[in-house]
Amino acid sequence: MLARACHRFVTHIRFSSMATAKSLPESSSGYESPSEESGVVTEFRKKFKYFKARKVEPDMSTVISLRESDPSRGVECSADFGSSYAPSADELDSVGLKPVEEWTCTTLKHRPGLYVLTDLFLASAHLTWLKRCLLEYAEPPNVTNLTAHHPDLEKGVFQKMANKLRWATLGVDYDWATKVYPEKPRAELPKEMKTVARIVSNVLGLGDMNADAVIVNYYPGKSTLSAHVDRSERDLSRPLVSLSFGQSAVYLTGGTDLDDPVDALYLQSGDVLVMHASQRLVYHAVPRIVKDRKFEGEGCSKELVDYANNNRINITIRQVD
Ligand SMILES: O=C(O)CCC(=O)C(=O)O
Ligand SMILES: [Fe+2]
Repeated sequence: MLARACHRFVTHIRFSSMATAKSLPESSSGYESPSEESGVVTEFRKKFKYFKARKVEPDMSTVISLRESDPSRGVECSADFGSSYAPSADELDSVGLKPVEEWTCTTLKHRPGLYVLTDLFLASAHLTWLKRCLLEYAEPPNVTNLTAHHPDLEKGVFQKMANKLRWATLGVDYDWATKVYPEKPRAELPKEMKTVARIVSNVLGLGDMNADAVIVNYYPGKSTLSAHVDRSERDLSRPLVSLSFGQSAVYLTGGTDLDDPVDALYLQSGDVLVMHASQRLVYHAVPRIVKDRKFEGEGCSKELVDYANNNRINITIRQVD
């Protein structure tokens, strides 16, 4: 009975298979799941509720900072990478990445396959990526949570409906209703996304990556992302490369079962989290956005800087086939 119920809670229910994009609540994050109401108290659910709570502030010292080694928790920060791959300075610069000599990678001993490359982007690149997410990636013909509800919304999603934006899909557009990626991409991914994924995967020694799908998640200050596993990609041997920009987040990573131990990680603007091998198919979630980053905009509109100072944006780069 418990196993059945758990299965219901965990089944990567982005939406029931009968749902159409139009019937989804407009402001919903794609991953929000009716399973939240299932009532089954799992280890993951307990941690999620703990960090989501607003009435009683969670103890943030239990969140792994990722900025320094902590042998007692199996946390190791190192500048030693598994490869001799050397991207050119021009290539790194074209996507706003720091020189590889300045990269630091944090791993957890008990999670082989999970990497967090901390503070990987040049200071000037954070707002550039945020700007792309808002002014380019959320624009038609890309699909967002607003597309089905506002078929007449032409250009200007950010200008007209920034506070309602929750997700955008690019490349092979993920179908939240069927949980299946179509066979053919609607469009090529923007070059900068393919380049970042290829560089990161190669430098970590995980092989080449030909990214073809992206989900951009937009998080206003009080929003969350429910527990889920990204298992719809057809080639699960490739890593999932996840970029964070804007405000910080508490990120939960568990196991393949919702009762497995869960770690809380602190993700900040410019961090790149990589899920590979045994960590590719674990439950993960974002129970809390932490507003602790202040951007000053040079050459950016006030609206964009305000957005960066109040929201988090995550870009998960995937290879479906
Ligand atoms: O926002 C994040 O850090 C995680 C996003 C995520 O898990 C996803 O898009 O599948
Ligand atoms: Fe995910």
